[in-house]
Amino acid sequence: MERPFTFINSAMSADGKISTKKRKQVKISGKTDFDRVDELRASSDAVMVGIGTVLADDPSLTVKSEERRRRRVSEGKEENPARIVVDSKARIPLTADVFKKGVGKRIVVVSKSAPSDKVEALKAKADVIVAGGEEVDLPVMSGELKKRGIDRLMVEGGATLNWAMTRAGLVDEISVFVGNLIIGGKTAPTFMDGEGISERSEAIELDLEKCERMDEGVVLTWRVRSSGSK
Ligand SMILES: NC(=O)C1=CN([C@@H]2O[C@H](COP(=O)(O)OP(=O)(O)OC[C@H]3O[C@@H](n4cnc5c(N)ncnc54)[C@H](OP(=O)(O)O)[C@@H]3O)[C@@H](O)[C@H]2O)C=CC1
Ligand SMILES: Nc1nc(O)c(N)c(N[C@@H]2O[C@H](COP(=O)(O)O)[C@@H](O)[C@H]2O)n1
Repeated sequence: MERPFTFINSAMSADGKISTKKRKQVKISGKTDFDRVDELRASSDAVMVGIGTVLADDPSLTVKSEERRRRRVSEGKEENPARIVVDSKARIPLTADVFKKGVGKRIVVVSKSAPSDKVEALKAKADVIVAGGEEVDLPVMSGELKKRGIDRLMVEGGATLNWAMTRAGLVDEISVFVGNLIIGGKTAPTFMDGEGISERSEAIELDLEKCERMDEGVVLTWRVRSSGSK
């Protein structure tokens, strides 16, 4: 099935953590990197996060630069890319910032296990896609997003969704800012959590595309080898 070109962007500490053991948003990127992320958002059709990130950080996922929002409008687009939350059980609060802040489309992807009254309530705030029985079926979701005209999809975490999307062969590129701090803690989320692998032969292999110094850290851009075809 056709799917969008999909890339993950994240910021991690030198020891691979994307947050602390409190699992709340923590500033890892510097000013230049936040600006790079803003441009990535502005040049995407949609920005996606998992429900874990919404419950932890309550992000708005909007384009912060007015100039970039204007550029999108001049190109016939909405100010912000579509904001997508992957949320099997429809746990997202109706008061979440993704609904309150900025103009543009919102999509909540649920599974058949989501309570129908909450799904109905969500329909006043967002397009709702149902994909999968217990948890969201990510390949089905990707196909549905492509059908809705999403050609370029940015995934902004968190740890569980990053892994699940990559393991499912749905990710083409990964960029990660590695900041000059160590967070530690065995329960702090890493760039990729999920189940992980048992053998080296199961590893997801990458090709390094770019490595650039930025702020007090470095941005690494990787191409995912043999990801599922678009
Ligand atoms: N530094 C950075 O760049 C970033 C850091 N973060 C940090 O990451 C943390 C949040 O990450 P995490 O807790 O892992 O949450 P995620 O945002 O990765 O959301 C995970 C949830 O997505 C839902 N989901 C639905 N379908 C699937 C599927 N098929 N596969 C996997 N998950 C699915 C599940 O909940 P359900 O079963 O209910 O649907 C799952 O628990 C926070 O601490 C946040 O601050 C987040 C983003 C960026
Ligand atoms: N790129 C990046 N660098 C960091 O240091 C971060 N902490 C994050 N966090 C992500 O940004 C989201 C917040 O977005 P809004 O500012 O609310 O639009 C947050 O939820 C993480 O996804 N990213």
